[in-house]
Amino acid sequence: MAVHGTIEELAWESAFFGLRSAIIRLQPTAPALTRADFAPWDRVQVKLAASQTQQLDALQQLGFSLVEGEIDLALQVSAEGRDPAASIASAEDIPALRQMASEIFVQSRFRTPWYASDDSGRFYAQWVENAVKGVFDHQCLVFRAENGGITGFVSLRQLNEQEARIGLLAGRGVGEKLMQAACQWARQRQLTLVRVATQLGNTAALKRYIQSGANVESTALWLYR
Ligand SMILES: CC(=O)SCCNC(=O)CCNC(=O)[C@H](O)C(C)(C)COP(=O)(O)OP(=O)(O)OC[C@H]1O[C@@H](n2cnc3c(N)ncnc32)[C@H](O)[C@@H]1OP(=O)(O)O
Ligand SMILES: Cc1cn([C@H]2C[C@H](O)[C@@H](COP(=O)(O)OP(=O)(O)O[C@H]3O[C@H](C)[C@H](N)[C@H](O)[C@H]3O)O2)c(=O)[nH]c1=O
Repeated sequence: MAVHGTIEELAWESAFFGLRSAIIRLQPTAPALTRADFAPWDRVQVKLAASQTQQLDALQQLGFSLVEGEIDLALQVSAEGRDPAASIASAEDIPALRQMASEIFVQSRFRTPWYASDDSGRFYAQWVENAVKGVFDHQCLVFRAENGGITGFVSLRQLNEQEARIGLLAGRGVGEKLMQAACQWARQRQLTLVRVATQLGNTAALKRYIQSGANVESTALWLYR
């Protein structure tokens, strides 16, 4: 079986990781891809529906390796719900948020040997900093301990007039409040659905999302070459 698709540069990743990076957009009507198409790139990624097992075999024959699994979930936002009174993170929170984000996301597709050992931590630190600044994600909400230290954070992006997506969410023991805060953020914007994704192996996050009312929408595999 052939792999049909187009190759698109990932400009942000290329600059951030210092690797010429591209992604295959699978498309049955596009030409069949060959090894020569991948040669100009340091890293070629593809995200495949987990059910596409024949494409999985074909990609492996083209030299791709399975890197990570991902689960996408969605949560309906009720018209009324608990407001856990999260705070909006400000610029002064960035150093603490960067530190927390660089350490807490232990599962990542930006892992060795595909990326340098500090790339994953650096990536999530940049993601949360950007969220505080309203870049990529639109806002970052935090909970604080009595001493002012951050106990948890969640970054959010409005996708369209109905939906929001959680970017990053972290805080051991604070998961329920973080999900309530995400729903409240969506509710305040009259949004009705919150989307969230996590790694296949992240059982603590999966349990949290499902206990908070989310349902599985799709499953996918990341392969790299
Ligand atoms: C959209 C995304 O960002 S997906 C990534 C989600 N975030 C992370 O993975 C960051 C690390 N994890 C966390 O911050 C939190 O565990 C959350 C937000 C996922 C869930 O929070 P909560 O629902 O409050 O659950 P809690 O943190 O208590 O974890 C549940 C159990 O899993 C365990 N656990 C959580 N993460 C890990 C981990 N990385 N390794 C081992 N055990 C873990 C906890 O110790 C806890 O065990 P216990 O019940 O025996 O005490
Ligand atoms: C910060 C930032 C990022 N980007 C780009 C870089 C990547 O191409 C994408 C983000 O990719 P994504 O597949 O979402 O990355 P992860 O696999 O790490 O994310 C999953 O796991 C996380 C822990 C988290 N749960 C997340 O929600 C999941 O999707 O965006 C960019 O263009 N600009 C930026 O500022």
